[in-house]
Amino acid sequence: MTLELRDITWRQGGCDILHDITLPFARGNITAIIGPNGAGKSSLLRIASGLSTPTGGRVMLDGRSIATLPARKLARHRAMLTQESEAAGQFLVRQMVMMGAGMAAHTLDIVQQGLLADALVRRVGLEGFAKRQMMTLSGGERQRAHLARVLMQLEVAMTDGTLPGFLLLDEPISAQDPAHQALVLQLARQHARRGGGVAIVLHDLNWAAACADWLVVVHRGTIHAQGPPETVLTQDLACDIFGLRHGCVHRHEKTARPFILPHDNIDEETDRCTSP
Ligand SMILES: Nc1ncnc2c1ncn2[C@@H]1O[C@H](COP(=O)(O)OP(=O)(O)OP(=O)(O)O)[C@@H](O)[C@H]1O
Repeated sequence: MTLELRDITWRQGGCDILHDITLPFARGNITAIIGPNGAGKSSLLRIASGLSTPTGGRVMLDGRSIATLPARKLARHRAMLTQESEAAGQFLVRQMVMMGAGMAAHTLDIVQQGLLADALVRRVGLEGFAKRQMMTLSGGERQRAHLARVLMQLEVAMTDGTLPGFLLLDEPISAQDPAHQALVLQLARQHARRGGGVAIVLHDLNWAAACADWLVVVHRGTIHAQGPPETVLTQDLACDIFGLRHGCVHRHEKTARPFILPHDNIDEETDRCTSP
């Protein structure tokens, strides 16, 4: 029961943006994808979701190529939160969330959809915002409204007994304060506990190590390392791949998960104006 990238390459503008990517996402797990700017994380997620078509290789959903699935059927089994979700400013939050239901084939009537949308608006911490126009929300509120829309897409499919699908989240906490970062990751964990799969692109290495069952490092278009966070997030990785020359990897005293305290001196003259 997986969503799996098999031997993926993706070529654009004469360059291999992704190459040699074989990666299964398991149901019940959170896979966190980390890597420097431009490494290929979003491209990988877009290919996993079917939003981009690979140049080589296949994406398989429970053993079947997603290229053979009709859009509304595929939408029952995977939903993606992109970084650049449109503002759709004139819509109310509730309308925006209900649009998620329109993506996937389902049997709910409009009243049932409304009840589900209201519940999701509350789950993402937007109680009281249902009748606000999207354009009036703050960046973090808007990001969570889009998260509710994406959750709605999978929830409507689950109402007829379909297994929870794959939730693909591209930097879903980039606009969130610390408490809402935790909320978003808790929602991801809840989805995994119910049996869904989660793949999540994160820049925050500490949240990635804290939330992931499986950590994948993408570097220069390919998978540099993968495994449990304890084995992947090392001092060498922090230095060699992320350029944190003076960062220090510690272990959380309760969870034993690794975390990094970056100690680079920002007053220091640097020759690192670009990604390492
Ligand atoms: N359609 C495209 N045409 C040409 N190049 C592209 C295209 N899409 C992405 N790229 C390039 O592919 C590389 C990987 O992009 P991608 O968005 O996947 O990186 P990322 O790891 O998600 O980066 P970031 O952390 O900055 O969001 C980048 O160098 C980007 O400029």
